[in-house]
Amino acid sequence: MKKPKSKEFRKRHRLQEDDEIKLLDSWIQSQKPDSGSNPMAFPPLPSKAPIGRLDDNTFSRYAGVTRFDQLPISQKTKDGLRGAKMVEMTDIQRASLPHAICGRDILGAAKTGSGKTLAFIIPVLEKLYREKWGPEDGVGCIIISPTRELACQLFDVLKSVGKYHNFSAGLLIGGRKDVEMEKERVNELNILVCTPGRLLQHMDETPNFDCTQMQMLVLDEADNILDRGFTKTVNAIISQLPKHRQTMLFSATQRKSIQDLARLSLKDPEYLSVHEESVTATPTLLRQIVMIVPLDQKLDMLWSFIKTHLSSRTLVFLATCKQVKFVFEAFKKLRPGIPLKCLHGRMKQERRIAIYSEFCEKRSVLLSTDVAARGLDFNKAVDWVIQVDCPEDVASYIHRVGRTARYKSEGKSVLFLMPSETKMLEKLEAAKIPVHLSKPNKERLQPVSDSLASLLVKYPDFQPRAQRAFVTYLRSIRIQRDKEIFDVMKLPIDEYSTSLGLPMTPKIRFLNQKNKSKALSTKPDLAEPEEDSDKEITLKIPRKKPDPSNLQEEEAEKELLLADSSDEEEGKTSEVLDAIPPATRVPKKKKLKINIHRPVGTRVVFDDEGNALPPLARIADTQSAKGTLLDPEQKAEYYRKMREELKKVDKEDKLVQRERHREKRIKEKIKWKEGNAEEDDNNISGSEGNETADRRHKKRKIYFNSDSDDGKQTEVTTNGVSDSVTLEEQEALALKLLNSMHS
Ligand SMILES: Nc1ncnc2c1ncn2[C@@H]1O[C@H](COP(=O)(O)OP(=O)(O)OP(=O)(O)O)[C@@H](O)[C@H]1O
Repeated sequence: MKKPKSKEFRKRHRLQEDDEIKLLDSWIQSQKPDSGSNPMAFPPLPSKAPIGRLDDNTFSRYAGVTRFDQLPISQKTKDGLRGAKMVEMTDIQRASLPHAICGRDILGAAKTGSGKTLAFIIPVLEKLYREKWGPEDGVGCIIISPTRELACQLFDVLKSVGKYHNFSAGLLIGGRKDVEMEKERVNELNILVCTPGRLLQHMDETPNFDCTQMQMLVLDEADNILDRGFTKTVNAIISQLPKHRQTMLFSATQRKSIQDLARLSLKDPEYLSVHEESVTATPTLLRQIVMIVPLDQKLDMLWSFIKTHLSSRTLVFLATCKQVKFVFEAFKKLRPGIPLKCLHGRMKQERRIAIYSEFCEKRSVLLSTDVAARGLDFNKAVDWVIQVDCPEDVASYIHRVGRTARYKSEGKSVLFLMPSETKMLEKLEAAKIPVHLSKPNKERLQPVSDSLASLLVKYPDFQPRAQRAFVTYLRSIRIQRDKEIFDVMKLPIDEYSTSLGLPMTPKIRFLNQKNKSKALSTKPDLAEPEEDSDKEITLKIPRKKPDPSNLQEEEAEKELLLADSSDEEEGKTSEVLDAIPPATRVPKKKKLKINIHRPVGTRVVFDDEGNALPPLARIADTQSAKGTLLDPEQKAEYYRKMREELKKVDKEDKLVQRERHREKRIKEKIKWKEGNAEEDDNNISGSEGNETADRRHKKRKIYFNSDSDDGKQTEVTTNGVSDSVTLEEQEALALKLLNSMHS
């Protein structure tokens, strides 16, 4: 048992701390532009270069400062770092720590595995230490991570480096059942490490949740957090945080979006991109291979790879949860000879954390969706990263491969590209990512499709899983944003279905529709012009935005709803239902069907006898109304006219709408003025009324309108209605008021 410290000891200790804080504060003061002194043997900060890269000069000034113990930080943090065996700083730590400790806003960018975590954990601890933050001060810093696993990892680093400090810290992530307990304690925590959804949940639901004193906000994987999946949640969070704070954003693929900066109210931030001039955007010790693999051979390749790398720790990325589940279950049954694990956003939280820890500890193959793509360190022990499905963009590629070759360790990655996705190679090259194109060794290929087919026969309840994997993969391709790379129509659908062991290709509604429209467009003579126009409009309908971070969005929502989705079969999409062969399909409740044979938004025009005219008849009148088919030129002319007409109609509609709005506004104004006048009359009539009238006058604020040069003031009432009053009128008004007050 630890011996309790004496009162004398504690007092001495406190005094020492006070002295230390004074010294640290004076260093920070000395970094201000007009200060001459530098009380510590530490180089002054470089002159500010917001949104610019660090120049060589900057680094040479820091040449002598390479170790954590040379930094102006507290002894407690230094001890914590020493305990965690952190001695030398990495580039991003050297570049950003001095600025961050001084309280500046930071946009930090550095390669994956280069130590960005410490670049924000240390300033968090130091800020609260210098402010002498205690339990009664409540939430002082908030660190937000896009995924739960990453939040756990950040929390571990915080605990290890900050173990000599006295701050309380909490991990707030979705999927945990103890939310009520969290609600009771959250106000006592000084540092919150959280996912956006859970933080917002506390902001919304926890009584007295107070972060008005918060000093520092950190977004790890900032580009991801500020991305579409979290937009609403993040905006809602930001709106509840104090404006006066230090904000730090870190990512390996940092953006310099002005919009982001404005959203987060960053003040003159330091953009510290330490590897911007580097020859490669990925770690130097990472060897990256690309193989061209047809869709129907991907599982064969993956199986062969696993079988031939039984002593490696391998992380495998697949596009969807259903694929991960299917491949995991199927391969497990086929016994590859190495433990298999799977990780995806639909698993229970405890299981997710357990899998993550197990994979850190033991050699195995982890099949995962993009939940494991960002930030996770896995004890720097991943040997191979295999991307079975192409990442949605270059940033996603960088983060996925970044799970290996971390901090001075080596790593290898393989990307399977389908022949239709080779455009990705150009994009990788343009982003300074050096990849080696390698041909699959056909002799070592171990086909697995036949074994999968036997499995599906042996375990019939396994078939829907394969079907779901099939459908969700195609769907994931369909909703990808980059159409140069991803084209669902180029995929060998039947072959892919067979490769999953399915006896027949599931029917997919969206593919059928696309095929149909393709057939129509390739047979112009058979296609009715009206159907053509329908098709044109259908294709233009904006789709739901592709959502690569779908999982994360789901997570944010899940965290909000507290619905711990149970990993199982609910939530089938309509395409999934389509995929199940008609015989096994559960009949759906019949829906009221409305047949619409014209494009939505087209106006129906009637002729003199009251018959509806086809659109063609209205524009190309006689010839087409009589059913004559149009040649291509006429057709183009027809479309042009149709578009013009639609534009005209649209304009007219808008005008009418605007007029209606105006009338409504005028009516409301008149009503309001009438009501006000009545109130004034009533108020002025009695003695009580006089008081109210006085109060009303007092409530009015008077602003000087700097734009007006005639010396007039603009009076703006709290109701927002303004009128002009001259100086004389105001003096008279003031006199009147004074008189009435005296009498
Ligand atoms: N100064 C250091 N000395 C020794 N090890 C370090 C140091 N800084 C970081 N590390 C180790 O390097 C590994 C990667 O660090 P970290 O997870 O912070 O990288 P990152 O830049 O945040 O990566 P990502 O972009 O993937 O999130 C970790 O295992 C961490 O413990």
